[in-house]
Amino acid sequence: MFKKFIKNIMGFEDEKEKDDEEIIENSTEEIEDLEEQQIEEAIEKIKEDIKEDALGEIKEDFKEEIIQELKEELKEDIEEIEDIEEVEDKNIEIEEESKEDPMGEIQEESQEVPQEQPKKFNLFSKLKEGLSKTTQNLTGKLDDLFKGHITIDEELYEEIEEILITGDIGFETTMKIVDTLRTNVKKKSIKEIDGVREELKLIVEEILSSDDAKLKIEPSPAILVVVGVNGVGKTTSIGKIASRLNQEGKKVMLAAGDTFRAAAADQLEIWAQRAGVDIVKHGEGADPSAVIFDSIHSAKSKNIDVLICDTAGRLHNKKNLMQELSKIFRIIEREYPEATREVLLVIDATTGQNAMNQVKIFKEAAPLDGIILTKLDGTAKGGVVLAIKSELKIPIKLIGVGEKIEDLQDFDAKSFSEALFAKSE
Ligand SMILES: Nc1nc2c(ncn2[C@@H]2O[C@H](COP(=O)(O)OP(=O)(O)OP(=O)(O)O)[C@@H](O)[C@H]2O)c(=O)[nH]1
Repeated sequence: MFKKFIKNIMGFEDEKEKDDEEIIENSTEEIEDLEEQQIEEAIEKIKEDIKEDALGEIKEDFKEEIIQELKEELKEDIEEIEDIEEVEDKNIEIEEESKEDPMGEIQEESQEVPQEQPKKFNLFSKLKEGLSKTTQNLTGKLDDLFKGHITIDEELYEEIEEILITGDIGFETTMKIVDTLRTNVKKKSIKEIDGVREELKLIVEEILSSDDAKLKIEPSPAILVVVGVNGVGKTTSIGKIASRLNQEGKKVMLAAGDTFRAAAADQLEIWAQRAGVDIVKHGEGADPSAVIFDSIHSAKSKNIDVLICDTAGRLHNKKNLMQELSKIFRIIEREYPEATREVLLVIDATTGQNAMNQVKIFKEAAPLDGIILTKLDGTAKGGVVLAIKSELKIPIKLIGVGEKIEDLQDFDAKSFSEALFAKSE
């Protein structure tokens, strides 16, 4: 049948018939061999399968376990993908809204992106880590004190006083804290030593809280004037703020108003590049007010949301400092009256009580709205925050807990006092 089929198809001629028949004969044999081989292979495979099934039965439980694990992994992956999709959807929504209305509610929306929780946890651990030196100084000593004391007596209050004073909280603020503590312990009939610690934490939180602790940059446009002595971390803080606002979708510009120090504008320019924002700078020795004037006009023409101005931090002559700053504020009032204005003083926490003097001097030279406290990670003197807020009544708005671009946090009284008085593990 097969031979005939080949013959019919190919239409072989008579004289070639013999040769052809031979070829066909050979091919048929080959095909038959091949078929036999395939059948054998198939039988082998079935045998293997049967063996595997038998093995499968023995390992049924084990298989069940693996399947269960795989299912769980798959479920986690699906949840992760759903989270990512949700975030991406939100981002697309935000992008689209910002296209429709560039001044819209970008910031509010982006804060609603799920992931807020882990971010908050990370910020707190970063804060705790940053404050570890201050915490060791305060909490370590308080721990020892509370462990050694069973009764709540005058001796306990005196020792708390000593610990707070040596923790750079300052005499006046310490007295205020301990007096309030004494009163509250009595009023609330606190009998347990742990209750005293809890109360201390609440009093500190109360002192640090303020209604205007948030950076004021709304309504747009806003101008931030950053002041402070050399080396406190002004340039770094400006870079960190710029980067953060830029990531939040704001159009940010920097003004290199420190024309006094040779490398100041260059350093600021590096931060501008890192943060991905524009900068206006003049040459060394130029008039800082001229830089501010130019930057305001550039900000207006480019529809900038937040203009952040660096200033020179010379402090050797208070009169000079006051003159220079008041000239800058005059320019801002005249050229940018519509802008939300925020004047921020940068203070280096490592200087402890000396920081208080700087605040006092700058308070006379500029209408301060808030403080950026830097280098909290490198000091045991973080307690100075309390003295600044309590005695000088200026809200702490931002804190620096490291040198990296992301190491600037909003100041949160509750987290701060929790980190400061956290029980040592
Ligand atoms: N550990 C730590 N270092 C910081 C922080 N903020 C700033 N610094 C470091 O402090 C040093 C001085 O910072 P700058 O930003 O140059 O200070 P500045 O006030 O602009 O100084 P001048 O440009 O001289 O006026 C740099 O080495 C920064 O990396 C912080 O929060 N933590």
